[in-house]
Parts: sequence; structure tokens; C-alpha cells
Amino acid sequence: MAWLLRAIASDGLIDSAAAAAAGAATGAPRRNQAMRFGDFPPWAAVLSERVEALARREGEGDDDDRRLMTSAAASSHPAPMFDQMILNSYLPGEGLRAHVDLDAFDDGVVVASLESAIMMDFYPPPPPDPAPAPDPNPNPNTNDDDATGDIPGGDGDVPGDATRRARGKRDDDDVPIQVWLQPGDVLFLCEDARWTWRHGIAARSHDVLVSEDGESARRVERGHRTSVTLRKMRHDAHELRVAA
Ligand SMILES: O=C(O)CCC(=O)C(=O)O
Ligand SMILES: [Fe+2]
Repeated sequence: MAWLLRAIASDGLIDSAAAAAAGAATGAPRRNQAMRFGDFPPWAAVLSERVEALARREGEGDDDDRRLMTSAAASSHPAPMFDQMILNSYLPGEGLRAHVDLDAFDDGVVVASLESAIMMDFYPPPPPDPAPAPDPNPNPNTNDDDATGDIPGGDGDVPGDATRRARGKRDDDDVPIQVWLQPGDVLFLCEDARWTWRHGIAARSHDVLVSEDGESARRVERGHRTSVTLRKMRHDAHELRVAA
């Protein structure tokens, strides 16, 4: 479940975040990421409080589909809802490898997208590993060390798409679901969108926006973009019982 909220961040917040990102990005070689745990700078505390108010907002009934953050995710974040922040800075042409955020953080990850629009790509999880095929030759004396031989769709020599999927490997040639993030948009990642789908940004200097009817397309040049991600460290992660 991924929800997008248009334009939460006021200009003042955007300016502060952009200035912080610019400050973090100074020096050589250029740094494009800064991480904070716990005490946020004032502008980030304001952003975090606004996001928290939205995520906890009442009046959406019991219909979880209408909430920005699932109630399970929201209630798993005792106040303050977020205690970790990453500030990312992207120049045109820069991207982000598709990934699932670390297990050390709870459900309900938030991305505030600032300054310049960008296309974020979402890749579904690979299908589960197939059940092992019955051994067609149960003769224990047969020496078959071709480890790929029993993978449906794979012939062991030519690693075709089906083979990669069958092995649970990921392929960035997969067609993503695309989400157009405009300055001020806030994206809430819960459940599958947080735990199993990968998200990433293609490294290119422009995006192509296709109209809703699919009839026309528009090229949009990327500018400098800043993103602020907010997360909550899982309680058990403090004791390093989960992968960090
Ligand atoms: O920059 C973004 O929009 C996403 C950043 C992200 O996915 C992350 O920090 O884990
Ligand atoms: Fe991420």
C-alpha cells in the first residue's frame, strides 16, 4: 500500500530542507546523503510532526484503504512517530538503485519529495521459489552437478528471464509501476509497498510523462532534487536482532 499526498510541505520547509541538503552535499567528493537519528533539526521536526498528524488523523473511519498510513503501521510507531531521517540530494542524471528499505525500520516509511519532480519506479517482488521439481532420475549414481538443471524455464546454459525469476533473482529490466513525485509530495510506504516491493529512481537526466489516455508523452528535464525520508527504528533493532 503506497499513498501519495500532494503538497504537504510549505515553501519555508522546502527551502530549509533544500538548504540543509545543500549544506550536507558540500565538500569533495560530493556527498549526496546525510542521516540523522533522534534529534531532528527544527525544520525536520516540523515536517515530521505534520506527517505524524496526517498519519494518525482520525475521521477516516475504519476503512484502512483511506488512510495514508495503515492503522497497524501507525500504532506500531509510538510517539514520536519517526526517529530517523535521511536527506538525499540528486543532481540531474543521478538515480537510486531499486531496494527495499532495511528491516531495522518499522512499517510506514515516508518520503517527502522536494524541489524537482522525479519518476519513482516500483518493482513487484519476484514470484516465490517454485517447489522443487520431482527428481526425474532418482538414480543416486548419476553425477548431475548442473545446479540449474531442475529450474523450470531454465536450461542451465542460457540464463533467460524465466530462469532469473525462477531463481528469485531480480532484474531491473522488469517493467516498473511508476509514481510521479512532484515537489512537496509525500509518499507513505506501508505493508507490501514497504516490505516486498522495491523502489528506485532511474539514473537519467529527464523523465517521460505519458498522458492518462496513453495518447501522448512529454519529456520533463530533471532539476536538482532533495528528498527527506522518515522512519522509525524497530524496537528489536536496537538490540540488533534484525538485519541492519
Ligand atoms: O529519494 C527518494 O525519494 C527515496 C530515498 C529512499 O528510498 C531511501 O532513502 O531509502
Ligand atoms: Fe528507500
